[in-house]
Amino acid sequence: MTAFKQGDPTTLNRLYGRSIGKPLRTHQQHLVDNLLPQISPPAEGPVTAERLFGEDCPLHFEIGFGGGEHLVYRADLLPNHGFIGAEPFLNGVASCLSQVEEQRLANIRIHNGDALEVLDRVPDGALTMLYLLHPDPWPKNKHAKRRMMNDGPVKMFADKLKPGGEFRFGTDHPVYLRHALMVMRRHTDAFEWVVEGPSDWQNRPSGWPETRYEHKARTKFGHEVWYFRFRRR
Ligand SMILES: C[S@@+](CC[C@H](N)C(=O)[O-])C[C@H]1O[C@@H](n2cnc3c(N)ncnc32)[C@H](O)[C@@H]1O
Repeated sequence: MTAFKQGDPTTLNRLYGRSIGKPLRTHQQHLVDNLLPQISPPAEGPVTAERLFGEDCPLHFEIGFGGGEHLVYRADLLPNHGFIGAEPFLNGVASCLSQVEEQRLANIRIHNGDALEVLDRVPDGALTMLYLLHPDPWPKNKHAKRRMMNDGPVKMFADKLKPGGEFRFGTDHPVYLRHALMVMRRHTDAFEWVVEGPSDWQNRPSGWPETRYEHKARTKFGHEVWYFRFRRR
């Protein structure tokens, strides 16, 4: 994750965590070499629906999509919406590219790198939805500034979402949960927590599929998972 530095509106411009794992299979490498450049957002300038998809459409952004299960599910569900996913871990990107190819999804753009670099270039008020699912927890206090949920990024999330737009956040990590809610309490001027009672954060909302990461958290580690929806005021 990138870290927030006081006085820096976005990030330290530094990635933490791994960006490559085991070697890619031949076809995955082919997709990274050929499909990825075709569906990457432009390296410079504004990141708009018109530039990415050739027309105005509701824009969604997923930060750290892992293997892309959620991104692909959402894009398939909403074919007339445009989806941008950012993920620095190349093996995750390769897995997402395979799904994009198999399902012939024309409404996904993928950035292999830091989400905040691309999000920063999305015009203010342009996003309909923003997703942050199971961000790296950085559980030690001394690493708290590396967490994606910090005042700088959250301020940027607020800027990029349109009024009525939604920020979805999920975690299975109790330390991150407490930290995230503390941060969000500082941004109640921008975000309204869409909640009526505990079942709202204990049960997965419809249209929010389980990722492989989440499945493992539940079944292998016995973790609870918490779901949050925040509406941009
Ligand atoms: C615990 S995984 C969760 C993956 C996925 N969201 C899921 O729920 O399955 C956290 C992901 O965030 C990614 N990540 C870390 N820093 C990031 C950054 N600055 N921008 C985008 N993604 C980042 C990691 O590479 C990793 O894939």
